[in-house]
Amino acid sequence: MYSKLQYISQGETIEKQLYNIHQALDAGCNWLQMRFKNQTQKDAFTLAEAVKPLCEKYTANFIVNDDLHLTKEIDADGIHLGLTDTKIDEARTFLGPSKVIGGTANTFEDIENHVKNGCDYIGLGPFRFTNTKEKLSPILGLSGYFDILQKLKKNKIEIPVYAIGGITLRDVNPLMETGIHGIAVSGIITESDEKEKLIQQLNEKLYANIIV
Ligand SMILES: Cc1ncc(COP(=O)(O)OP(=O)(O)O)c(N)n1
Ligand SMILES: Cc1nc(C(=O)O)sc1CCOP(=O)(O)O
Ligand SMILES: [Mg+2]
Repeated sequence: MYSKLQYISQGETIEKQLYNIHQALDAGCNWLQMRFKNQTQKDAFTLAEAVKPLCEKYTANFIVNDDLHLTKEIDADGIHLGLTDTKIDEARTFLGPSKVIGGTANTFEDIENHVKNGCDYIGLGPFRFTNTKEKLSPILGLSGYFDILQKLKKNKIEIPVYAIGGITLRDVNPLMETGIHGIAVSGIITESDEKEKLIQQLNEKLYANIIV
């Protein structure tokens, strides 16, 4: 089963990305989505080539945002695709059954479609406004998650759902109570001066009800 915490990388240069990724891995993140927007293919490849062995060293899962060809070329563990990116079923055909494919959703119907098309996990958001992403879908808030997760249960649709968008430590408990599997975060980890402590606190809350 996937970790309950996914870190989505930030940084406008290869150096800043690498620094942020290294810090997050060092502080205990074991699932990374490399999100390097509006870059040349060459720079994205250069970054991915450096991130892959780093993730191997930290035994972290490494998925790529948006770029299907880069995912295959670099042999990453998978990809995250949005509602206007490559379709999930096309990505599945291209990448094969062993790669992890995540899909963005904002509604119950988005999730239904993703499941039909062979998606492995859902990034459901935004929870609240965030500056990290432009052109946000309608904000869901806690009630949005509650309604969608109830509908999934009623329709016996089982897929790990990750909340995303402006999430802070204090949001984790109420979000987990809606039935989500975990969270995907960017800003709180990138900006934290105490990353190890924060990640530990996030994981304590995310895994609080798991009996080992
Ligand atoms: C886990 C997760 N959920 C949602 C997104 C957003 O994907 P997308 O809508 O394609 O937006 P960009 O991230 O590509 O700007 C995500 N990346 N990860
Ligand atoms: C990449 C992304 N996708 C979103 C969506 O709603 O689909 S919100 C978002 C940004 C997540 O970063 P932060 O934790 O800094 O808000
Ligand atoms: Mg995308």
